[in-house]
Amino acid sequence: MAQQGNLTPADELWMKDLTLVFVFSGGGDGGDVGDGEGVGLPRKRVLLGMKKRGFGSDRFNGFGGKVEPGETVEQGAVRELKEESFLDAQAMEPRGQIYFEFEGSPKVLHVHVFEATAWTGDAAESDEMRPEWFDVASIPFDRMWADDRFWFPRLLAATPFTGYFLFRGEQTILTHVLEDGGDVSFDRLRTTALKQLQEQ
Ligand SMILES: CNc1ncnc2c1ncn2[C@@H]1O[C@H](COP(=O)(O)OP(=O)(O)OP(=O)(O)O)[C@@H](O)[C@H]1O
Repeated sequence: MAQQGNLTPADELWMKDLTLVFVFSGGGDGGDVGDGEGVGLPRKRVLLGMKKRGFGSDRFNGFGGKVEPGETVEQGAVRELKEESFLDAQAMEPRGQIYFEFEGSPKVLHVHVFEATAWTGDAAESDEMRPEWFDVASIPFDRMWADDRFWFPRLLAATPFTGYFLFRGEQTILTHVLEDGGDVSFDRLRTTALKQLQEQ
């Protein structure tokens, strides 16, 4: 049996809502990208941001952060995209949900993943993020959170997903479960993942 480590009992966990927004473009001539030109076209390029400070710094990621009191998750997603990339989202589609638990911590990050399917503006550097377009065939997974390579294919295919990842520190995934469907129960995913860990 694998070492279970320092896990929090289920009834002591608490959740924090976060957003994570991705913007795609159809590519084309490789010139300026704007005004949601990629909507409805094959996803050729994705906008990622190099996080300059705070949690997850020195990694590429989508744009997002904590949902503030009084706003909906979707409003939080629109606001964070604007604050971090200067793009204005006109439409957001939910693509998935991911729960992150860190060994030794009762706080579970409940990340709501969106695609901005219509947007305007030009991405520009903010205090927090340096945006950069990547071809979807060369996403820099080795400079992203370790979980991203698991669920990114579903995001690219717009297949709804729900995931649970248990981290040891910020680099190591001890166990994870990823399922189709945008709203699978956290309790079920965690139970499955911890059982997997025991059987390892
Ligand atoms: C553990 N594996 C993970 N894999 C992929 N993405 C992850 C992640 N864990 C957190 N994220 C995302 O990282 C962003 C920063 O979150 P966080 O530091 O709370 O936000 P930010 O610094 O913007 O704070 P403010 O809300 O602006 O205060 C936020 O989009 C959140 O969804």
